[in-house]
Formats: sequence, structure tokens, C-alpha cells
Amino acid sequence: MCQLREKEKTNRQLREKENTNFLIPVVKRKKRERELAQPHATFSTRKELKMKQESAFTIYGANQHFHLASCNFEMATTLSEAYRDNPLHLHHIIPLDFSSIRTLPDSHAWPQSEDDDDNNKDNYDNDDGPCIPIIDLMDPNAIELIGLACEQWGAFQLKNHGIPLNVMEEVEEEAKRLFNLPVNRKLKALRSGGGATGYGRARISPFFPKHMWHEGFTIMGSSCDDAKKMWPNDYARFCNTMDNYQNQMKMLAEKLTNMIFNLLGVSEEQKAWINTFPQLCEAVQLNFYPCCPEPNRAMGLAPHTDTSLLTILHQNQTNGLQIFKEGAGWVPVHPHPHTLVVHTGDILHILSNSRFRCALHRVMVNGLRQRYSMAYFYGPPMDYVLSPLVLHSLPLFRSLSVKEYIGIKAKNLGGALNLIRMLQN
Ligand SMILES: C=C1C[C@]23C[C@@]1(O)CC[C@H]2[C@@]12CCC[C@@](C)(C(=O)O1)[C@H]2[C@@H]3C(=O)O
Ligand SMILES: O=C(O)CCC(=O)C(=O)O
Ligand SMILES: [Fe+2]
Repeated sequence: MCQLREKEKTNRQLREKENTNFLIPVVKRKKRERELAQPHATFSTRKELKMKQESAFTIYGANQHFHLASCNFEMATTLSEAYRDNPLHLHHIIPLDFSSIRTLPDSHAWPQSEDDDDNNKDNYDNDDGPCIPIIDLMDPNAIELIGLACEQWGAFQLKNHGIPLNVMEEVEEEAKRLFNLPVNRKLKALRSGGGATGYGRARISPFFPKHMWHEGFTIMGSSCDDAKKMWPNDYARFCNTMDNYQNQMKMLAEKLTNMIFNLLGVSEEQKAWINTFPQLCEAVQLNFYPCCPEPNRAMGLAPHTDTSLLTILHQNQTNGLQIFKEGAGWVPVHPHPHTLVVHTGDILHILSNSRFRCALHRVMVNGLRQRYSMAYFYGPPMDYVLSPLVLHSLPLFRSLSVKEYIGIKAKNLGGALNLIRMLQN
């Protein structure tokens, strides 16, 4: 606590010394912030829009660390709290008991979509066609290659990432141990309606008319409370493994974010939150896709983009993940041993002013093999104000906090980015 107070003091001093925003009277500043925060703000002329955008830049862009520095550590909103305002019905939380199902129920039978031709649904593990780049982190050109992959795909596979093999093996083993529990045990850790952690369907479930062939388990911070509910006498193994995984993933996410921000030309001050903020937005999602009696008519995880800045994903050696690429359709991401998948999420798309894609992805299921994946989501703190970090042209998105964006996404899913867009790129 003392350390946090010290940090708050240092930040206040920094803010007082460096932030020219203090020269703008508070009332006037608040009024400008409110105007800019209008979700459907319309501008009668391009000139008016440009003026608004320039003033947005004065408030949020040039003085980004005002918002970082003014974030109160003790009061900072957590990711869990952001979801509390957007509760889900139990119907969208309780998964089916897949262990007792022999035929595909109508509730889980998805209509064939136009993009699902033979090449990308039925034969989703075929080897022809484009595939996302595999990048070696030890390659001297890794930064440039990552930049290209983010621009062209919004995803890449990463090898020589430095995560110890035993950490990946252990997390996979614990995920299997969890999802193989009898359903009544898993239900003890069921996510609550307004909750964010624990066992349940994917959060995106209410946006789709059919249910997914999927079970999930979400961790934010320590998983001990939820683990105790399932293993009252033997929860430590699970918690320690998850802590270890989170710590390792965080280090990798920080490294990648630094590399990407350097590539974008982001200043040291704008990068300051990466290593210093204790209230980062981070979460681990364990995903399980049981064997399915009719895999071609089911959907493991419906199409979505991740909200994060970056997502780092470990998949067991089982196909199923696909990324949508204009002109190519759904492209399979074949697992390679010791290789992680990295997705750039909505937050990086906004911060890069659309330079980097946030790839639409989905997961298909399998008739013979169970699929497990362990995703780590990384992003700036809840109070961080999102706006393009480096501007070579007008900002395409209005400024808003991470918390506000999560709220908009919780209500609009795929429409969220369009709702905050001010200009088409
Ligand atoms: C931090 C998070 C990202 C996530 C919502 C969550 O709070 C934890 C679960 C994540 C996940 C995993 C499956 C796909 C996804 C869209 C979902 O429904 O839950 C993502 C969320 C996201 O990226 O918004
Ligand atoms: O299971 C997978 O491969 C993808 C999971 C995913 O997209 C997610 O957790 O956001
Ligand atoms: Fe995802």
C-alpha cells in the first residue's frame, strides 16, 4: 500500500510538472471531454470534425500521461468490475453436459454460412492456400516481421518465445484436469450473472442464435477462490500453475508490446504503463471443445475479435482455429509444436489508428479429438484512455477509456469498433 501511495505521489508530481492540460480550466476540459465522448457525435462539416479531432488530440493524444498519471491506484477499476455492469442470464452461462450427448441437439446446430465452402469448414485442416506467418522471436528481423504480420493478418505464430516447455505442459494438463471433472463439480465454480471469473460459456454467447460446442473457465488474478470450490483439498496445484502461466505470459506480452510500440514510434512516456502499472487488464481463458458427433454442423467458438491489446494463445496439438482473411475466407491456423499464436486485439487496432488489424477468428470442432486452448489477454489498465498513439493522419476513433470500450463491446460485440469510429480509413 505504501509503495502504491509513493507511486501515486510521484505520478502527481510528474503530472504537475509536465501536464499542460492543467492549464485548461477543469470545467472547460470536462465539457470538451463530454462532447467528445458522445457515442454518435455527428459533425456537420469535415472542418468541424477536424477541429474536434484536433482538440481531442490536445486532450488525449499529446498529454496521454495525464490520464495514466491521474489513474488512482487504490480506486482503479478492475476488469471484473467492468463486467459487473453487463450481467448475463444463467442460460448464457451454464454449458451443456457434453459428456452425456450422443447426437447434436438443434440448439447447437449452426446453419451453413456463405463463407463455409468445402475448403474451409469441412476440410478445415487442408494445407493449401495462405497461412499466417510463423515468426522466430530470435530472428534479427523479428520486429519488422511482426509489424508486417499485424498489418496483413492481425495474427502470427511465434517460436523461440522463451516460455519454458514445462509451463506450457503443466497448464495444458491442469486445463484437462479441470474440464474432465464431472459436471456437478465444475458447476460449483460457475460464473455468476454479473461475474467475470469461473466456469461457463463464452461471454459472446448471447450474440448468437445457436449455442457453441465449448466450455470455458476464466481467470483474473488469482484463481484460488474458484479452484477451492472444485477441489476443496487440492486446489494449490491448479492455482500455482495458473499463476506461473500468467506471469510468464505477462513477460512475453510486455516484450511484444514494447517491440510493437517501438515500431509504431511510440514515445517512452506513452509506453510507461507497460512495466509500472499494477492494475493491467489481464485474464486467462481456458477453452475446451469436446469431441462432437456432427462437427460440420457445430461451432466451437463463434467469430469474434479479441478486446485485448494482444492475446497469446497456446493450443493443444489439435486443429480448429481459423482466421478470416479478405479474399481467402477462413484460413486454418495449424498448431506447431512449441509455437504460440498471437492475435492483435481491438485495443491495438485503436491505438495504431487502424494500421494493425484485429483479426476475426473462430474455432471449429472435431469428431475425434478434444481440443484445449489457453488464452492470455493483455491490455492497459481500465482507466487508460484509448486514442491513436501516433498520428500520421486524422484519428479514426474517438477517445474513450478501456472500461468504456469494454462496456460498449459487451452490448454490441462486432459493432463496437464502428460505434467509436469517427472516420472510415
Ligand atoms: C478479458 C477477457 C477477454 C474475453 C472476455 C474476458 O473478460 C475473459 C474472456 C475472454 C473471452 C474468451 C473467448 C472469446 C471472448 C470474445 C469471450 O467471449 O470471452 C473473449 C473476451 C474478449 O476478448 O472480449
Ligand atoms: O481456442 C482457440 O484456439 C481460440 C480461443 C479464442 O479465440 C479466445 O479465447 O479468444
Ligand atoms: Fe479469441
